[in-house]
This record gives sequence, structure tokens and C-alpha cells, in this order.
Amino acid sequence: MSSSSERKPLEVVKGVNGLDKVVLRQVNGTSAEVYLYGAHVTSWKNEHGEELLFLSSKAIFKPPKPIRGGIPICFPQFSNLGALDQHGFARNRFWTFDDDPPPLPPDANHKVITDLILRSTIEDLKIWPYSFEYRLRITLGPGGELMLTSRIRNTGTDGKPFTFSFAYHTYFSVSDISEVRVEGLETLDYLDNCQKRERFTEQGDSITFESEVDRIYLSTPTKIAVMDHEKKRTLVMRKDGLPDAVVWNPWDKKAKAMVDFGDDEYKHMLCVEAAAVEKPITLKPGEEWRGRQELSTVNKLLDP
Ligand SMILES: O=P(O)(O)OC[C@H]1O[C@@H](O)[C@H](O)[C@@H](O)[C@@H]1O
Repeated sequence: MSSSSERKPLEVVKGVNGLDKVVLRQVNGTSAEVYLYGAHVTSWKNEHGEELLFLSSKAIFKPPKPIRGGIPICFPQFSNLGALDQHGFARNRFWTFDDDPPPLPPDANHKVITDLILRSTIEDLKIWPYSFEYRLRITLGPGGELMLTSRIRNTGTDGKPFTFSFAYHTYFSVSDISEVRVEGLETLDYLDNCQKRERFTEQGDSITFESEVDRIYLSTPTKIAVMDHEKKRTLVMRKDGLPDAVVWNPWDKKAKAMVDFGDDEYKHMLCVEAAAVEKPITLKPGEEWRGRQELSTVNKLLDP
């Protein structure tokens, strides 16, 4: 039996290696967990307590190593598309609670909400010389839907604009990658990271997986569905302000090369990442950008 304290809608507890994590819980039993390290969502569970995100059994919860799985935030750089380390630094910084969050939505009392913030430090300014405020709102909706809303503002006083690329690097948990289909990316152009980012056009069928996939789909629809046949479940991603979608599965060879990833774990994960990669975002001083990702589930397969 769980104690009453375990049912609080919002609670800060110690996670792996004593790192702080925020637990969000809804009355219907759904939940999410977010580490302040990286503002990294590591868990999202449905009303039956089933985990919907993949987190590697070998994930290393030791800064500065980013956590393998969940939803790392790639900012201010996606991948190696710039001078910074792969995927930028937001995923390995300690975020804090935002004491001046954006206004709450009108239906806030049915939602569980936590607001985090990251500001550039003197150390960060040495590697990326732009002042910013990055506000992340994490919302668990009444039906267990998980929303991440990023608001990034140029707080520079020197008149300089800055440019960034971005991704919510979402690792979904799937029962068997060979049985999964992704819908919503048919007939789109993509850049293939496995082939020097050459541009290709996807064919008309939904996407299935039988080898390594690492693609940036360009200007996608706002809704993408991951259909898990074995679980008879569809994971639905909706996005706003994020035109692209990255699809990644490392497959066996790359899996073996990663120290924080089990050799066979590629069979049980699929990354679908709401992203802004092809056209990076530029903010002048005082300007703010908003990018949103919402995840929900349908407990049956959507019609093909
Ligand atoms: O190992 P990292 O830095 O978390 O990156 C994992 C993967 O992230 C994906 O988004 C990239 O498209 C891949 O190329 C990359 O391998």
C-alpha cells in the first residue's frame, strides 16, 4: 500500500545518486519524473503504471554525462551541427525551479505543472557567448498527457542576436522495434545522418525498422504516431514551433559501442524527436521563442 505522501501531485525526491527529481502525479494514476539535472524527463507512466519512455538500464546519472533515455533536451545545438559538444549543454546543466513562471493556463487546477529555468552562467558564456533565459514548463494533463513547453528568450544587452537548433530527444519504450510503425512522415524529405546528411524522399508507406535509422524528417505534420502492435498501443506526439522530426534507432552495432546502453536495448526503444534543425531559430535581444511537444497514448492501434 502506498502512503499518502506518495500520492502528492507534485513532490521533490532524491533520485539515482542523490540527484533531485520532481515527481508529477495525476488522480488517474498517471505520472512523470523530471531530474533537475538536464530538466530531463526520465519517466512517464500510464494509468496502469506502465512505463512509456525508454530509460537505459546502463544510464549513467553522473554529471557531466547526460542521462541515456527519457527526454534529453538538445539546446542550443542539435547533434554536431555547430562548435559545441554533441546536442549542446542544456542536457547536462543543473536547472532550478522558476520563481517567476509564465501565467498558468485557465484550466491549471486539473493539471500538474512544474516550471524549471536555465540561465547562462559565466562558464557557459565562454563556450556560447549569449545570455538567455530558458523556461521549461512540464505539465501532466488530467488524462496523463505529458506536455513540455519551452520558452527561450534572448536576454542579451549587447544587441547581438543568437541562433540555435533544438530537439526534445524523446526515447519511447516499444515492445519490439521490428513490430513498430511510425505514421505521419510518409512522402517527406529527410536528411540521412547515416549517409552524410544527404537528402532523400520517404516513400508512401509508414516507416518500419530493420536496421540503423538516423534521419531528420523536414517540415513534418504536427502529429506523428508510433504504433506498437504487440502492446496494441499508439503513442502520439503533437508538436508546435518545431517543424522537423528526428527518428533514431542505433541498432546492434552502434548499441554495442555506447557504454551507457545495453547491447540488446535497441530492440525496445525508438527515438522520435520534435526538432528545429534544418532552419535554426534566431532571436534578437528581447525576443522569445516557444516550442511545444505533447505526448499522449491511445490504447488501441489507430486505423492505418
Ligand atoms: O549519444 P547522444 O549524444 O545522446 O546522441 C544520440 C543520437 O541522437 C540522435 O538525435 C542523433 O540523430 C544521432 O546521430 C545520435 O547518435
